[in-house]
Amino acid sequence: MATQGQVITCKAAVAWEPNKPLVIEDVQVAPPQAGEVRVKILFSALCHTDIYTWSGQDPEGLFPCILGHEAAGIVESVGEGVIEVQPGDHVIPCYLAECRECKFCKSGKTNLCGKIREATGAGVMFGDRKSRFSVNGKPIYHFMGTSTFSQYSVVHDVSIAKVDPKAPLEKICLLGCGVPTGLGAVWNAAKVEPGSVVAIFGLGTVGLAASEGAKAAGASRIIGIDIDSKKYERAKTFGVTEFVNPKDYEKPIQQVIIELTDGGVDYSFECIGNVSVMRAALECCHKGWGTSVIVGVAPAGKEISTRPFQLVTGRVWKGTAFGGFKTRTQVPWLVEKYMKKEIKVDEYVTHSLPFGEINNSFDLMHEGNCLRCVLDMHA
Ligand SMILES: NC(=O)c1ccc[n+]([C@@H]2O[C@H](COP(=O)([O-])OP(=O)(O)OC[C@H]3O[C@@H](n4cnc5c(N)ncnc54)[C@H](O)[C@@H]3O)[C@@H](O)[C@H]2O)c1
Ligand SMILES: N[C@@H](CCC(=O)N[C@@H](CSCO)C(=O)NCC(=O)O)C(=O)O
Ligand SMILES: [Zn+2]
Ligand SMILES: [Zn+2]
Repeated sequence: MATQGQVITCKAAVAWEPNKPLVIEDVQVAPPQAGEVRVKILFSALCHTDIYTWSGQDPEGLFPCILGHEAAGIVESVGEGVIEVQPGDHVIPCYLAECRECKFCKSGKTNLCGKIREATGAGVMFGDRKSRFSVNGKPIYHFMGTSTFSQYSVVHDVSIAKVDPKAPLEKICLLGCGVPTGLGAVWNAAKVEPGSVVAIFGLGTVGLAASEGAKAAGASRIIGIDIDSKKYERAKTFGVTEFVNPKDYEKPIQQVIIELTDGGVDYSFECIGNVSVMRAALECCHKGWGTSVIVGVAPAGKEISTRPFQLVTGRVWKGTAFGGFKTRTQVPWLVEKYMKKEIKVDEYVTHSLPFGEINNSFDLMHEGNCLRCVLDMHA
């Protein structure tokens, strides 16, 4: 039955309140309006940022909402004026837009796009500032402009990356967030050079992707730091050459790293979201040139600090969103790199579950051996 132009009723996991199990509801998904695309979401993974917002720590968190931002699917229908995708196209919905027209997009200096960010932060669509989701007439907020924990979602056309239809959607859904973030932190934000000494704090998906990126960039030493020593074995296969557990030392971890590296590392990456670790990551950088990149997302109200002298003496502190990749342009390129086996993706999928078990996947994400759990949205 043709669904174009019709309201679709499908299953979605609604977060009615912070910290309460998601509820699988029959959700009404309105047709896409001008500049919008309705996507049949086939596979969606969980990212720690979903858990962060669900737990109530995100200052932008709105409830009730439909979470999810690491997914892949097929275009079901498009709104007026949408020319770059059509029904049947395989796509990755992206939480960062790329309109190619705004001040940000034209700057050549950032992958952040200004066009729809305010609307996505407010949980609504840009065109009419309304939601396309409802349950029995009650509007449900969008999340990050993606809301992929729904069998159908409506996304802005500037946030849709059209990808190679031969690529397996159950794997490339990961290219919607965690893996590009780690790779891009190294390649785009830090621009790690061959021979560099690198420290990576946190060996989850983002930290492992940063390690993979650092190895590809020719780093000579990749020091992984994690409070769970079991992470080292797997991390070796992503390029980590040495491991340090802060719990094994009395002294501050930055001191340990400085001693291990004759004065500090060339580049460090915080892939946890802990502001004390962010400080350590900066302070373990080499005087004169060391650069530290913040990747982890810290809870509302947390702030970073260090002695300004750390920066006066040449260390650089910066951060990155989605690893600096431009979404519509570069996500298809990352998919091609995966198809050519130039980057890993399968290796990050440690668990798979049917959509109905989404609450179990939230629990799994807290288990040490889980990197990404991919939900089959129509199983
Ligand atoms: N900036 C972005 O664009 C972006 C994109 C995706 C994810 N993120 C954020 O990146 C962070 C990492 O994501 P992930 O999926 O890899 O998370 P994860 O939870 O899988 O990995 C974090 C790792 O840090 C370790 N850890 C925790 N506390 C530690 C400490 N004090 N010292 C050392 N290690 C510690 C954990 O054992 C774990 O291995 C999250 O905050 C997530 O929200 C940011
Ligand atoms: N809403 C949060 C910000 C969260 C945040 O920093 N998000 C990252 C992506 S995390 C993906 O897993 C990001 O890219 N931010 C850029 C943006 O949102 O425009 C808060 O307010 O603290
Ligand atoms: Zn994410
Ligand atoms: Zn833009």
